[in-house]
Amino acid sequence: MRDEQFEWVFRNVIELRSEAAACVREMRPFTDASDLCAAFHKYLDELSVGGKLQVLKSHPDLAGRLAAKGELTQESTEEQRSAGLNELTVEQKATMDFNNERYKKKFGFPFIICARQNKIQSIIEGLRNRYNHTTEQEIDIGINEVKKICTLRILDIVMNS
Ligand SMILES: NC(=O)N[C@H]1NC(=O)NC1=O
Repeated sequence: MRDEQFEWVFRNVIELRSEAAACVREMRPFTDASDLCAAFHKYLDELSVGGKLQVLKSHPDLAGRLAAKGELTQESTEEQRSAGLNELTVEQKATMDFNNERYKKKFGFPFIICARQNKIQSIIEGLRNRYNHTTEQEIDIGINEVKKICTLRILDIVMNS
């Protein structure tokens, strides 16, 4: 791939962080998809704490305001749908709203979980339980979830091309 093509194709494998693809581009060549995923993971691992916070803050809430307005990225829309977050009961939606806000108020970034590997109940449980962690723990766990989301987005691109 040409440089611009690589950057375009992988621009959103980390939500709204197109500069990740520009940086990973420099690590070419890759032997296979798993090597490519490892390069994006390395990019995430090598970010400063401030950089990691920016990555976490780029993610939309699960079942949040952007979702309600239909303003999520296409990737996030599909991920949230796959977990059933577009079909919450009124009670589940209220639980999500309350816990998302409580989490953001404590940590200063949104609760992040790989929606495609979860269902409504495990997301709500995660939201409740992870609230008790320290900020350092949640930065680590959040970045680890971003890696899972990133891997699945890369595999979608590679499988469909
Ligand atoms: N908040 C949050 O976890 N958002 C992300 N999770 C996911 O699977 N896709 C997202 O946009």
